[in-house]
Amino acid sequence: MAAPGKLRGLYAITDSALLADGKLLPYVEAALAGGARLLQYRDKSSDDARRLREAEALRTLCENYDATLIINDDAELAARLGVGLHLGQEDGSLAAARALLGRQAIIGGTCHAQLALAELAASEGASYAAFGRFFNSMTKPGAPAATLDLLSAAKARVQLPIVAIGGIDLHNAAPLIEHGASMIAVIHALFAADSPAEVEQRARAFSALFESN
Ligand SMILES: Cc1ncc(COP(=O)(O)OP(=O)(O)O)c(N)n1
Ligand SMILES: Cc1nc(C(=O)O)sc1CCOP(=O)(O)O
Ligand SMILES: [Mg+2]
Repeated sequence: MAAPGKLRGLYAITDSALLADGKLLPYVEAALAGGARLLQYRDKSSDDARRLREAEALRTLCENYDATLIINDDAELAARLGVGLHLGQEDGSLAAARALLGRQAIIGGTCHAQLALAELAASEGASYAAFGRFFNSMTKPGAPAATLDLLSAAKARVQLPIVAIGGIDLHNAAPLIEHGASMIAVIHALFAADSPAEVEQRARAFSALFESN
């Protein structure tokens, strides 16, 4: 099981378009320097060699900052690297992933806006439940919408740390934490930046929201 404290704070997620042209490693390092606790490698391409290379480099960066690497969608890659995994509803079984990756791995599940999915995820061995999208998302505009009330209900009913995702930025994040999110997962408002310094500044500001809540 994940150590307490690992599953609280900023959860940075990579984006192949925003982090093209050599930006992946410097921008991710800036997010980690700014306090991101989890980093998800989200790359939808089928270039397995590049995906392995990039994921290995991200694992090293995460180790340097005592953060946790999570692979999106790909249980085999997560097993090969000995890191965590995030699975959506169409991405395979959480229970099978738990059996493959072992007790210590952080494994998250997408629960959209449905408490029942989070209860199922908990029963299948997930480490966290992700709800979203909370706001209009540049990255995934079609995702089903979730509300603050859902977060409060999840906090009361679901025995897992809660991740909030979808259109989160520095202006709208605080209420999500106040309503029970222990992590906020961010792509665009973190990585659509002009420089690593800007990413680090944003990551620090997101991380600071957890100190006052
Ligand atoms: C933390 C977190 N929450 C939700 C998702 C979305 O997962 P999924 O529904 O499988 O969609 P894709 O990201 O695979 O397009 C996520 N990746 N991370
Ligand atoms: C990958 C993803 N999943 C979502 C869901 O609701 O399940 S929203 C989303 C995109 C998150 O990126 P941004 O911070 O740019 O909105
Ligand atoms: Mg998925």
